[in-house]
Amino acid sequence: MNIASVIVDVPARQIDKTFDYLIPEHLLGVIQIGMRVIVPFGPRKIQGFVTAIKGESAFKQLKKIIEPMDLTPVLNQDLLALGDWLTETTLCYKISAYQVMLPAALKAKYEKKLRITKAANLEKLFDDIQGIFANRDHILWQEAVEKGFLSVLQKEVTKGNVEIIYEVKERVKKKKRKVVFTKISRDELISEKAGLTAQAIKQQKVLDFFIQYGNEPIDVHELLAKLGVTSSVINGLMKKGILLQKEIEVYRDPYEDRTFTKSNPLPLTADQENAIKPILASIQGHEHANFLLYGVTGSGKTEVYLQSIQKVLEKGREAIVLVPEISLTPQMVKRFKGRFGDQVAVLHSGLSIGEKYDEWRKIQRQEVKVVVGARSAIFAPFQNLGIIIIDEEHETSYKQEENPKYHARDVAIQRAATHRCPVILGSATPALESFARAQKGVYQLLSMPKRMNNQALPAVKIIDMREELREGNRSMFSRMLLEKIKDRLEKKEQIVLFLNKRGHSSFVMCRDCGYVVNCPNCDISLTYHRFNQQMKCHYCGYEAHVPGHCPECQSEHIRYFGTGTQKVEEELAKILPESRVIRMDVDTTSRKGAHERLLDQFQEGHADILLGTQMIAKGLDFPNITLVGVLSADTMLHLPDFRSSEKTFQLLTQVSGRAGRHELEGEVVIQTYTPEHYSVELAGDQDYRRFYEQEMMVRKLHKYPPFYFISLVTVSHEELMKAVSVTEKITTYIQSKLSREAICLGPVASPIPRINNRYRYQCLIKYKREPGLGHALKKMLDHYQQEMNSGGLQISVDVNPFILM
Ligand SMILES: Nc1ncnc2c1ncn2[C@@H]1O[C@H](COP(=O)(O)OP(=O)(O)OP(=O)(O)O)[C@@H](O)[C@H]1O
Ligand SMILES: [Zn+2]
Ligand SMILES: [Zn+2]
Repeated sequence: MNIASVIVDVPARQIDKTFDYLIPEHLLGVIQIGMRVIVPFGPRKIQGFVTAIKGESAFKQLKKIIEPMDLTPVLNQDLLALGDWLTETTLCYKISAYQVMLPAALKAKYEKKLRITKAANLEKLFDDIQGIFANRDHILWQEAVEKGFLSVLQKEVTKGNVEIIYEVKERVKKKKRKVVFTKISRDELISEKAGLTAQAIKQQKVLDFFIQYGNEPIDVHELLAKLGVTSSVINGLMKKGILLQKEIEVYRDPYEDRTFTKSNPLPLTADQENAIKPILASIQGHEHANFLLYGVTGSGKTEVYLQSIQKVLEKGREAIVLVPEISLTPQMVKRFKGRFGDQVAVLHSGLSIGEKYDEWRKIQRQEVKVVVGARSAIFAPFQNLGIIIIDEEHETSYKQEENPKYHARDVAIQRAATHRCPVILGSATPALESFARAQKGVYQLLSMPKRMNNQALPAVKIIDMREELREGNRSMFSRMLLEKIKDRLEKKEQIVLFLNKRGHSSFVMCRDCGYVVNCPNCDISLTYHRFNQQMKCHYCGYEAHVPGHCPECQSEHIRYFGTGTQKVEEELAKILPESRVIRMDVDTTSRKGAHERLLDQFQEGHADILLGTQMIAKGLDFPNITLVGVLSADTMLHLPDFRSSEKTFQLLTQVSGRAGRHELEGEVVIQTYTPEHYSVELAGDQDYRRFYEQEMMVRKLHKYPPFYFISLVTVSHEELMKAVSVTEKITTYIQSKLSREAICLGPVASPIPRINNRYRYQCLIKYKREPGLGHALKKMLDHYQQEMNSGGLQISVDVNPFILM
């Protein structure tokens, strides 16, 4: 058994198969299946994954493995098999399928070291180990390779005396921010102020601020925003020596070492009891089953998850819980850590590369039993899975948009089948596909139609904003919403205001001629960022300053348009100056811990209004929220996406669900320009079933999922004609390989027809059952491989696209 089959790290169709390598004598026994190795490939040395070890090869003259990259397998048998399945179902390269399952620390070239673990008993360690380390606490991997220590060290790794660590130099640079402060005393400030000319009103304003505020440094941008002054005012005061400025480092991890209050299982309600019974039965019987837990907002789905997991742990097995990245809030984490303590690992994008690796290792070494994480946590290297839970299963973020273009729901079902365990898909607004499957009995439907303690769902009012305009109200708040906000402020109850950011970014437009500033490389408008007066392209990264004059008509009335959260905040400050507002959007939550800090502040009652984007739509469970306002319900309806109605309905229902979850009753005001649209109307009624039926009719009519499957081929090239002609050939070819029932729509320009100076065309395939499709797509990709490798042509295939852009 001295031959290893290796998948090499060269993404190309022709080599997406294993190559045989000889295991050199000194590495026999060291090299194992699921490890990464360095092998010669042509003139180069590259990485690969060992997928099998065998005694014979059909090839003669095998090259030798150069060295291993791991001392314990990074992929277990289950994950290797899952890699094959991913390759088959998403048409990706095997190497990408394996790579996607590993934490980032293992993907890049980080310095690798071996060190003696804390747990190791030094006295008992053999002399040769002591000799290798020679009083050092670590040695470099390269040294171990060169001196032939690997096989000895591997044994110690297995025993837990030695471990591999990665010296991860964080790619993200340390974040700094500018602060201003003053060193002069309050009295001096007062006399400085007296010395200012009467014209220097803004400088006076700044001095007033510091007279009140004292000597603490304050963030420059925060100060400017607070006082509504420009940086030239600050600079003026700096020249006078009154203010000073410096850069300080942003503290990255303020929430380390926190403890969580222990929570105990709650006695279940009848609904919860009915829902959990079949799940527990499937855990008990060690059987695979897929459940759709359809429970309205606030029905107590999380408690069902928690008690199911408890059963799994009692059986000595492990649990994966997926939650969408934006609802992976500290509040959410608390609920799991509170119940299961140290047995829980958390994987989310807020962690550094090093921290993620640490969490992953805890899973691999079976030091934890539960992982809570975003999409990629579905690949957690557990060996003995007892349950997989996907919360908010309708969320589109469960689909990965890069290769491998997998959907976590499909992966979950695949893994659960292997491990013979249940999958729970939970949502108050299941994806249409999922609910249809539940209707057909493919998933088992578990319903929780009532809120906890029979709390009523909040009453929803839909406001026609066109009507408001007709009656002379030009503000972004309808009269009713404003009235209700005032009412809650008086009653000291809390308010959530929701602004849908997606498809609604602010752009820069000339009010005289209507000119919109577009990206010069992409056919899309630039997004305005108030922060630094820049406009940015979200597709290619192009940046520019907001022009002072319209390039078309020279008018000076060119400025940003659309409603951002900042603009709403400003408006609130104007019309309700006494209200205390917390704004939550990408800008205010980019710092680590900011998310939690803001939510805590809100929960502790330091603000009346929580104003935010998508990130506040989910998971919030605060008793004092009695009013939810949706500022513009329909911004998403007009996206070129067949799921836009569904997404609108889901979002409105989820946001509404934040109100009145406890004793106090809740109310919701939805402002819209299309009140007659069924997704708005039925979200107002909170009627999922009727929405489902209506939307199913639309999907059937237009031949979309769940009635048809769709696959999308996108072709891009710098030359327009080339993009069109290749797409045309592909469309014809694919059509010829499919039955007459299948529909191939192409070549059609993509909704964003040009990105980064590349023209984009697509072919959309709609079909019911086409066993030959996968093969045809692969052949097509093979055919264009050469042209793709040489860089000019790009073809991407998505067999279950969620973004049709
Ligand atoms: N059996 C129970 N007894 C008492 N309180 C419960 C019980 N189950 C859940 N709760 C409480 O009810 C509230 C709502 O539950 P939870 O947040 O789990 O609902 P959910 O269905 O996940 O809602 P959403 O979909 O809106 O997030 C929580 O405060 C939770 O602690
Ligand atoms: Zn103009
Ligand atoms: Zn661009």
